[in-house]
Amino acid sequence: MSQPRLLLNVGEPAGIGPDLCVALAQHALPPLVLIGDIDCLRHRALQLGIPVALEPWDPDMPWPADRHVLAVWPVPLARPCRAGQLDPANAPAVLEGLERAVSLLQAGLADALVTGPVHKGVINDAGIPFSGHTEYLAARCGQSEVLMLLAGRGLRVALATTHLPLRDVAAAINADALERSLRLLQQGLQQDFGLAEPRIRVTGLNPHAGESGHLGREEIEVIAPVINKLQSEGWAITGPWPADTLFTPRFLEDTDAVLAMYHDQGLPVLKYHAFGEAVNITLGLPIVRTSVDHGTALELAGTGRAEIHSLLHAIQVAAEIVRQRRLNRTPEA
Ligand SMILES: NC(=O)C1=CN([C@@H]2O[C@H](COP(=O)(O)OP(=O)(O)OC[C@H]3O[C@@H](n4cnc5c(N)ncnc54)[C@H](O)[C@@H]3O)[C@@H](O)[C@H]2O)C=CC1
Ligand SMILES: NCC(=O)COP(=O)(O)O
Repeated sequence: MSQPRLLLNVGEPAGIGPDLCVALAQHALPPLVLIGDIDCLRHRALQLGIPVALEPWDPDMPWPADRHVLAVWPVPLARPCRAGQLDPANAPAVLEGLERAVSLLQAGLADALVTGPVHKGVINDAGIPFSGHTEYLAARCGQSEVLMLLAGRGLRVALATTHLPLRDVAAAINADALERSLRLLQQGLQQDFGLAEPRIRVTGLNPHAGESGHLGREEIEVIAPVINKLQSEGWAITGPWPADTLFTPRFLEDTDAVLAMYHDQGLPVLKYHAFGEAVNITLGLPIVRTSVDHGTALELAGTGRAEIHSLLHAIQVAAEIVRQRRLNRTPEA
Protein backbone atom coordinates (compact mmCIF):
# COMPACT_ATOMS: atom_id res chain seq x y z
CA MET A 1 0.00 0.00 0.00
CA SER A 2 1.43 3.41 -0.96
CA GLN A 3 2.29 6.00 1.67
CA PRO A 4 -0.55 8.42 2.48
CA ARG A 5 0.05 11.77 0.78
CA LEU A 6 -0.29 14.36 3.52
CA LEU A 7 -0.69 18.12 3.21
CA LEU A 8 0.17 20.33 6.17
CA ASN A 9 -1.15 23.89 6.22
CA VAL A 10 1.33 25.88 8.29
CA GLY A 11 -1.40 28.11 9.77
CA GLU A 12 -0.90 31.51 11.39
CA PRO A 13 2.58 32.65 10.31
CA ALA A 14 3.21 34.73 13.46
CA GLY A 15 2.46 31.75 15.70
CA ILE A 16 4.31 28.52 16.37
CA GLY A 17 3.07 26.79 13.22
CA PRO A 18 6.22 27.68 11.22
CA ASP A 19 8.48 26.67 14.14
CA LEU A 20 6.89 23.23 14.35
CA CYS A 21 6.86 22.74 10.58
CA VAL A 22 10.57 23.42 10.14
CA ALA A 23 11.31 21.20 13.15
CA LEU A 24 9.65 18.29 11.33
CA ALA A 25 12.87 17.98 9.34
CA GLN A 26 14.43 16.48 12.49
CA HIS A 27 11.86 13.65 12.63
CA ALA A 28 11.56 10.54 10.52
CA LEU A 29 8.24 11.03 8.77
CA PRO A 30 6.78 10.07 5.44
CA PRO A 31 7.36 12.89 2.94
CA LEU A 32 4.64 15.50 3.17
CA VAL A 33 3.90 18.85 1.60
CA LEU A 34 3.79 22.03 3.66
CA ILE A 35 1.51 24.81 2.47
CA GLY A 36 2.73 28.26 3.45
CA ASP A 37 5.14 31.08 2.80
CA ILE A 38 8.58 29.65 2.05
CA ASP A 39 10.46 32.82 3.09
CA CYS A 40 8.67 32.87 6.42
CA LEU A 41 9.63 29.22 6.98
CA ARG A 42 13.27 29.83 5.99
CA HIS A 43 13.47 32.86 8.25
CA ARG A 44 11.99 30.96 11.20
CA ALA A 45 14.37 28.04 10.66
CA LEU A 46 17.31 30.49 10.71
CA GLN A 47 15.93 32.17 13.83
CA LEU A 48 15.69 28.79 15.56
CA GLY A 49 19.02 27.52 14.23
CA ILE A 50 17.39 24.53 12.57
CA PRO A 51 19.25 23.33 9.47
CA VAL A 52 16.55 22.43 6.98
CA ALA A 53 16.30 22.20 3.22
CA LEU A 54 13.01 23.75 2.02
CA GLU A 55 12.14 23.35 -1.63
CA PRO A 56 9.19 24.73 -3.59
CA TRP A 57 6.67 22.16 -4.77
CA ASP A 58 3.51 22.36 -6.84
CA PRO A 59 0.87 19.81 -7.80
CA ASP A 60 2.34 19.34 -11.28
CA MET A 61 5.45 17.83 -9.68
CA PRO A 62 5.72 14.24 -8.44
CA TRP A 63 4.91 13.69 -4.76
CA PRO A 64 8.11 14.40 -2.78
CA ALA A 65 10.13 11.31 -1.97
CA ASP A 66 13.12 12.66 -0.04
CA ARG A 67 12.39 12.84 3.68
CA HIS A 68 15.45 15.05 4.27
CA VAL A 69 13.93 17.87 2.23
CA LEU A 70 10.73 19.69 3.22
CA ALA A 71 8.56 20.36 0.19
CA VAL A 72 6.61 23.62 0.37
CA TRP A 73 3.69 24.59 -1.83
CA PRO A 74 4.28 28.34 -1.60
CA VAL A 75 1.47 30.66 -0.57
CA PRO A 76 3.10 34.09 -0.32
CA LEU A 77 2.17 36.33 2.58
CA ALA A 78 1.06 39.89 1.88
CA ARG A 79 3.69 41.25 4.27
CA PRO A 80 6.87 39.84 5.87
CA CYS A 81 6.02 38.03 9.06
CA ARG A 82 7.60 38.60 12.48
CA ALA A 83 7.31 35.87 15.07
CA GLY A 84 4.70 36.73 17.68
CA GLN A 85 3.27 39.74 15.84
CA LEU A 86 -0.11 39.24 14.25
CA ASP A 87 -0.86 41.07 11.02
CA PRO A 88 -4.40 40.93 9.59
CA ALA A 89 -2.91 41.53 6.12
CA ASN A 90 -1.54 37.99 6.22
CA ALA A 91 -4.82 36.34 7.22
CA PRO A 92 -6.05 35.74 3.63
CA ALA A 93 -2.93 33.67 2.90
CA VAL A 94 -3.77 31.32 5.78
CA LEU A 95 -7.19 30.64 4.28
CA GLU A 96 -5.72 30.42 0.78
CA GLY A 97 -3.59 27.54 2.09
CA LEU A 98 -6.69 25.75 3.36
CA GLU A 99 -8.51 26.41 0.13
CA ARG A 100 -5.69 24.95 -1.96
CA ALA A 101 -5.46 21.91 0.28
CA VAL A 102 -9.17 21.14 -0.01
CA SER A 103 -9.07 21.53 -3.79
CA LEU A 104 -6.16 19.09 -4.05
CA LEU A 105 -7.86 16.57 -1.76
CA GLN A 106 -11.12 16.82 -3.68
CA ALA A 107 -9.21 16.21 -6.91
CA GLY A 108 -7.82 13.02 -5.38
CA LEU A 109 -4.24 14.33 -5.58
CA ALA A 110 -3.62 14.14 -1.84
CA ASP A 111 -5.02 11.95 0.94
CA ALA A 112 -5.27 14.04 4.10
CA LEU A 113 -4.98 17.52 5.52
CA VAL A 114 -3.18 18.28 8.76
CA THR A 115 -3.69 21.83 9.99
CA GLY A 116 -1.32 23.99 11.97
CA PRO A 117 -2.96 26.43 14.37
CA VAL A 118 -4.67 29.53 13.06
CA HIS A 119 -5.56 32.66 15.00
CA LYS A 120 -9.32 32.99 14.74
CA GLY A 121 -9.29 36.57 16.03
CA VAL A 122 -6.87 37.98 13.45
CA ILE A 123 -8.80 36.37 10.61
CA ASN A 124 -11.91 38.14 11.87
CA ASP A 125 -9.90 41.36 12.31
CA ALA A 126 -9.10 41.06 8.61
CA GLY A 127 -12.83 41.26 7.92
CA ILE A 128 -13.25 37.56 7.16
CA PRO A 129 -15.94 35.77 9.20
CA PHE A 130 -14.28 32.64 10.60
CA SER A 131 -15.06 30.65 13.73
CA GLY A 132 -12.73 27.67 13.21
CA HIS A 133 -11.33 25.12 10.76
CA THR A 134 -14.18 22.78 11.67
CA GLU A 135 -16.91 25.12 10.48
CA TYR A 136 -14.83 26.42 7.56
CA LEU A 137 -14.09 22.95 6.21
CA ALA A 138 -17.69 21.83 6.71
CA ALA A 139 -18.91 24.76 4.62
CA ARG A 140 -16.15 24.35 2.05
CA CYS A 141 -16.99 20.66 1.62
CA GLY A 142 -20.75 21.29 1.54
CA GLN A 143 -21.43 19.38 4.77
CA SER A 144 -24.14 20.76 7.02
CA GLU A 145 -23.00 18.64 9.96
CA VAL A 146 -19.53 17.65 11.09
CA LEU A 147 -18.20 16.67 14.51
CA MET A 148 -15.12 17.85 16.40
CA LEU A 149 -13.34 15.01 18.20
CA LEU A 150 -10.19 15.39 20.27
CA ALA A 151 -8.27 12.28 21.25
CA GLY A 152 -5.25 11.80 23.47
CA ARG A 153 -3.84 9.26 25.94
CA GLY A 154 -6.82 6.94 25.51
CA LEU A 155 -9.48 9.61 26.01
CA ARG A 156 -11.74 10.71 23.15
CA VAL A 157 -14.04 13.68 23.56
CA ALA A 158 -16.45 14.89 20.88
CA LEU A 159 -18.47 18.09 21.05
CA ALA A 160 -22.17 18.50 20.30
CA THR A 161 -21.55 22.22 19.72
CA THR A 162 -18.27 23.92 18.82
CA HIS A 163 -17.43 27.61 18.60
CA LEU A 164 -20.52 29.16 20.03
CA PRO A 165 -21.00 31.79 22.74
CA LEU A 166 -22.06 30.00 25.92
CA ARG A 167 -25.35 31.92 25.98
CA ASP A 168 -26.33 30.25 22.66
CA VAL A 169 -25.43 26.69 23.59
CA ALA A 170 -28.69 25.51 25.15
CA ALA A 171 -30.73 26.64 22.17
CA ALA A 172 -28.39 24.78 19.82
CA ILE A 173 -28.93 21.44 21.57
CA ASN A 174 -31.92 19.87 19.87
CA ALA A 175 -32.85 16.26 19.24
CA ASP A 176 -32.15 16.23 15.51
CA ALA A 177 -28.73 17.86 15.81
CA LEU A 178 -27.79 15.63 18.74
CA GLU A 179 -28.81 12.46 16.93
CA ARG A 180 -26.83 13.50 13.85
CA SER A 181 -23.77 14.25 16.01
CA LEU A 182 -24.02 10.85 17.66
CA ARG A 183 -24.38 9.08 14.32
CA LEU A 184 -21.25 10.89 13.07
CA LEU A 185 -19.43 9.84 16.21
CA GLN A 186 -20.48 6.19 15.91
CA GLN A 187 -19.58 6.12 12.23
CA GLY A 188 -16.21 7.83 12.80
CA LEU A 189 -15.26 5.47 15.62
CA GLN A 190 -16.18 2.49 13.48
CA GLN A 191 -14.67 3.60 10.18
CA ASP A 192 -11.64 5.58 11.27
CA PHE A 193 -10.74 3.91 14.56
CA GLY A 194 -11.82 0.34 13.81
CA LEU A 195 -14.13 0.10 16.85
CA ALA A 196 -16.97 -2.19 15.81
CA GLU A 197 -19.28 -1.43 18.74
CA PRO A 198 -18.03 1.77 20.35
CA ARG A 199 -19.10 2.46 23.91
CA ILE A 200 -20.32 6.04 24.05
CA ARG A 201 -21.24 8.08 27.08
CA VAL A 202 -23.13 11.34 26.73
CA THR A 203 -22.95 14.21 29.19
CA GLY A 204 -25.89 16.25 30.34
CA LEU A 205 -25.95 19.98 29.69
CA ASN A 206 -26.78 21.22 33.15
CA PRO A 207 -25.14 20.66 36.54
CA HIS A 208 -25.98 17.16 37.85
CA ALA A 209 -27.53 16.42 34.46
CA GLY A 210 -30.43 18.67 35.40
CA GLU A 211 -31.09 17.14 38.85
CA SER A 212 -34.29 15.40 37.69
CA GLY A 213 -35.53 18.56 36.00
CA HIS A 214 -34.89 20.91 38.93
CA LEU A 215 -31.75 22.38 37.30
CA GLY A 216 -32.84 22.40 33.67
CA ARG A 217 -34.96 20.19 31.44
CA GLU A 218 -32.75 19.60 28.36
CA GLU A 219 -31.71 16.18 29.72
CA ILE A 220 -35.32 15.01 30.06
CA GLU A 221 -36.75 16.63 26.96
CA VAL A 222 -33.90 16.36 24.47
CA ILE A 223 -30.87 14.28 25.44
CA ALA A 224 -32.43 11.20 27.10
CA PRO A 225 -34.96 10.57 24.30
CA VAL A 226 -32.17 10.55 21.69
CA ILE A 227 -30.10 8.16 23.79
CA ASN A 228 -33.14 5.89 24.31
CA LYS A 229 -33.76 5.83 20.57
CA LEU A 230 -30.18 4.82 19.80
CA GLN A 231 -30.19 2.23 22.60
CA SER A 232 -33.26 0.69 21.00
CA GLU A 233 -31.16 0.35 17.82
CA GLY A 234 -28.63 -1.68 19.80
CA TRP A 235 -26.03 1.01 20.45
CA ALA A 236 -23.73 0.79 23.48
CA ILE A 237 -24.64 4.30 24.57
CA THR A 238 -25.54 5.69 27.99
CA GLY A 239 -26.39 9.02 29.55
CA PRO A 240 -27.09 11.78 30.08
CA TRP A 241 -24.41 11.64 32.77
CA PRO A 242 -23.46 14.57 35.00
CA ALA A 243 -20.25 15.75 33.31
CA ASP A 244 -18.36 15.94 36.60
CA THR A 245 -19.19 12.30 37.29
CA LEU A 246 -18.61 11.03 33.78
CA PHE A 247 -15.12 12.51 33.64
CA THR A 248 -13.80 10.32 36.45
CA PRO A 249 -11.54 7.29 35.94
CA ARG A 250 -14.12 4.65 36.91
CA PHE A 251 -16.58 5.88 34.29
CA LEU A 252 -13.98 6.47 31.61
CA GLU A 253 -12.32 3.07 31.87
CA ASP A 254 -15.13 1.36 29.93
CA THR A 255 -15.76 4.24 27.54
CA ASP A 256 -14.51 4.63 23.97
CA ALA A 257 -15.77 8.18 23.52
CA VAL A 258 -17.62 10.91 25.36
CA LEU A 259 -20.00 13.31 23.67
CA ALA A 260 -19.88 16.57 25.61
CA MET A 261 -22.44 19.28 25.01
CA TYR A 262 -20.07 22.23 24.52
CA HIS A 263 -16.44 23.23 23.97
CA ASP A 264 -15.46 24.11 27.52
CA GLN A 265 -17.34 21.21 29.08
CA GLY A 266 -15.27 18.62 27.22
CA LEU A 267 -11.97 20.15 26.17
CA PRO A 268 -10.58 21.30 29.54
CA VAL A 269 -10.78 17.69 30.72
CA LEU A 270 -9.15 16.37 27.55
CA LYS A 271 -6.41 18.99 27.77
CA TYR A 272 -5.79 18.39 31.46
CA HIS A 273 -5.37 14.73 30.58
CA ALA A 274 -3.36 14.97 27.37
CA PHE A 275 -2.47 18.55 26.33
CA GLY A 276 0.45 18.57 23.95
CA GLU A 277 -0.17 15.01 22.81
CA ALA A 278 -3.77 15.08 21.69
CA VAL A 279 -5.12 15.33 18.16
CA ASN A 280 -8.18 17.15 16.83
CA ILE A 281 -10.06 15.21 14.16
CA THR A 282 -13.02 16.46 12.13
CA LEU A 283 -15.51 13.63 11.63
CA GLY A 284 -18.12 13.77 8.89
CA LEU A 285 -16.01 15.43 6.21
CA PRO A 286 -15.43 13.74 2.86
CA ILE A 287 -11.73 14.49 3.40
CA VAL A 288 -9.43 13.40 6.23
CA ARG A 289 -8.49 16.31 8.49
CA THR A 290 -6.52 16.28 11.71
CA SER A 291 -4.97 19.09 13.70
CA VAL A 292 -2.89 19.95 16.72
CA ASP A 293 -4.57 20.26 20.12
CA HIS A 294 -3.14 23.73 20.77
CA GLY A 295 -3.38 27.23 19.40
CA THR A 296 -0.92 29.72 17.98
CA ALA A 297 1.03 30.30 21.24
CA LEU A 298 2.31 33.64 19.88
CA GLU A 299 4.60 34.16 22.87
CA LEU A 300 6.55 31.00 22.01
CA ALA A 301 7.00 31.68 18.30
CA GLY A 302 10.67 31.92 17.38
CA THR A 303 11.85 30.89 20.87
CA GLY A 304 12.46 27.18 20.33
CA ARG A 305 10.18 26.34 23.28
CA ALA A 306 7.18 25.06 21.31
CA GLU A 307 6.52 21.35 21.81
CA ILE A 308 6.03 19.34 18.64
CA HIS A 309 4.36 16.16 19.95
CA SER A 310 0.77 17.10 19.14
CA LEU A 311 1.74 17.88 15.55
CA LEU A 312 3.60 14.57 15.26
CA HIS A 313 0.52 12.76 16.55
CA ALA A 314 -1.75 14.72 14.20
CA ILE A 315 0.39 13.58 11.26
CA GLN A 316 0.46 9.99 12.51
CA VAL A 317 -3.31 9.86 13.10
CA ALA A 318 -4.04 11.36 9.68
CA ALA A 319 -1.91 8.65 8.06
CA GLU A 320 -3.63 5.93 10.15
CA ILE A 321 -7.09 7.17 9.17
CA VAL A 322 -6.12 7.18 5.50
CA ARG A 323 -4.89 3.59 5.82
CA GLN A 324 -8.01 2.56 7.74
CA ARG A 325 -10.30 4.08 5.08
CA ARG A 326 -8.35 2.30 2.34
CA LEU A 327 -8.80 -0.99 4.20
CA ASN A 328 -12.53 -0.30 4.57
CA ARG A 329 -12.75 0.17 0.82
CA THR A 330 -10.83 -3.00 -0.03
CA PRO A 331 -13.37 -5.64 -1.10
CA GLU A 332 -13.20 -8.86 0.93
CA ALA A 333 -11.54 -11.75 -0.87
N1 LIG B 1 -6.32 24.23 15.73
C1 LIG B 1 -6.31 25.56 15.82
O1 LIG B 1 -6.18 26.24 14.82
C2 LIG B 1 -6.47 26.21 17.15
C3 LIG B 1 -6.34 27.56 17.23
N2 LIG B 1 -6.47 28.20 18.43
C4 LIG B 1 -6.29 29.64 18.43
O2 LIG B 1 -5.04 29.96 19.01
C5 LIG B 1 -5.11 31.28 19.54
C6 LIG B 1 -4.46 31.31 20.92
O3 LIG B 1 -5.24 30.51 21.79
P1 LIG B 1 -4.88 30.19 23.29
O4 LIG B 1 -6.15 30.01 24.01
O5 LIG B 1 -3.90 31.19 23.81
O6 LIG B 1 -4.24 28.75 23.25
P2 LIG B 1 -2.77 28.25 22.92
O7 LIG B 1 -2.88 26.78 22.77
O8 LIG B 1 -2.18 29.00 21.80
O9 LIG B 1 -1.91 28.58 24.23
C7 LIG B 1 -2.30 28.10 25.52
C8 LIG B 1 -1.05 27.87 26.39
O10 LIG B 1 -0.39 26.69 25.96
C9 LIG B 1 0.96 26.99 25.55
N3 LIG B 1 1.23 26.20 24.35
C10 LIG B 1 0.40 26.08 23.27
N4 LIG B 1 0.96 25.29 22.35
C11 LIG B 1 2.13 24.88 22.85
C12 LIG B 1 3.17 24.03 22.36
N5 LIG B 1 3.11 23.43 21.16
N6 LIG B 1 4.26 23.84 23.14
C13 LIG B 1 4.34 24.42 24.35
N7 LIG B 1 3.39 25.22 24.87
C14 LIG B 1 2.30 25.45 24.13
C15 LIG B 1 0.97 28.50 25.28
O11 LIG B 1 2.27 29.04 25.43
C16 LIG B 1 -0.03 29.00 26.30
O12 LIG B 1 0.60 29.11 27.56
C17 LIG B 1 -6.58 31.69 19.52
O13 LIG B 1 -6.79 32.57 18.44
C18 LIG B 1 -7.31 30.39 19.25
O14 LIG B 1 -8.49 30.57 18.52
C19 LIG B 1 -6.71 27.51 19.60
C20 LIG B 1 -6.84 26.15 19.56
C21 LIG B 1 -6.75 25.40 18.35
N1 LIG C 1 -10.08 24.14 20.93
C1 LIG C 1 -9.96 23.45 19.70
C2 LIG C 1 -10.34 24.33 18.60
O1 LIG C 1 -10.92 25.36 18.81
C3 LIG C 1 -9.98 23.92 17.24
O2 LIG C 1 -10.85 24.46 16.33
P1 LIG C 1 -10.73 24.16 14.78
O3 LIG C 1 -9.95 25.28 14.22
O4 LIG C 1 -10.12 22.83 14.60
O5 LIG C 1 -12.15 24.20 14.32
